[in-house]
Amino acid sequence: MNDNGSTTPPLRADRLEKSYGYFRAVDDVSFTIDRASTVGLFGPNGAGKTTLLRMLAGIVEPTRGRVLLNGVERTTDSHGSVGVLTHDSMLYDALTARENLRFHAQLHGVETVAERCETVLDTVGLSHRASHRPDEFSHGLRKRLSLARALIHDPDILLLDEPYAGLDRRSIETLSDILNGFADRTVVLATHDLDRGFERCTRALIIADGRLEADLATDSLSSTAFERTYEQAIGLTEARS
Ligand SMILES: Nc1ncnc2c1ncn2[C@@H]1O[C@H](COP(=O)(O)OP(=O)(O)OP(=O)(O)O)[C@@H](O)[C@H]1O
Repeated sequence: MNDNGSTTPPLRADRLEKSYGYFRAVDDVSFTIDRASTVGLFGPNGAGKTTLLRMLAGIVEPTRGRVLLNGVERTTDSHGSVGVLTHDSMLYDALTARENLRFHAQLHGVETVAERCETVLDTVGLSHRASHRPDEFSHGLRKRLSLARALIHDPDILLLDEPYAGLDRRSIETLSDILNGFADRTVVLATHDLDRGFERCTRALIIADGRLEADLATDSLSSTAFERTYEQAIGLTEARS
């Protein structure tokens, strides 16, 4: 049940398609995601995970189909309570880390901007670099700042593209703590890291060639069974035999 007492799912993909010319990067993908779930998007390179996540995030406009947030169709102008971590970090190199967060906090109508920014900087372990600009940051530090940006308005839905890539062990632990705090909300993460993804997710969507090949509840599976299902879904098992 949602905060407003309704059972409307927070996130729904309805027959989503994204074509580039004649090529379908995402092909007729539908799913519904409930509250209190962490869903993994798994698939090989070029499967369509990023494109799908970017449509959910409202960054890429679907060629067909729609995304519903709490039952309402989203557009590329929708802000809502969604936090997004993507490859392009959406950070301004002319601003310091703190200024970036303040800008995004204001954009999202956060009430206590200064306080919230310091809290989130602390959460991602960047307080000591707050007055530095992101173009002075390493890849991992930029990613931490992007994560802080995604969290700034304490969203109900978190969409993360390859959240583990490029993070050191400590940052991965921090991310894990952050995601624990989202257990009662909705998280969708695209990852190549089958082990971490399996451990974290309650459900797995396996994508290959733009199509949804499998939709599994992971808590009833062993990691070995999950890997086997994954390989079958992306056609690896057949290729090997
Ligand atoms: N702007 C674009 N123009 C043309 N083709 C695109 C564009 N963006 C993505 N594609 C193609 O769509 C397909 C899916 O790409 P996408 O980045 O969604 O895959 P992915 O599953 O995230 O891959 P990876 O695991 O390598 O990040 C790929 O074949 C890619 O080349």
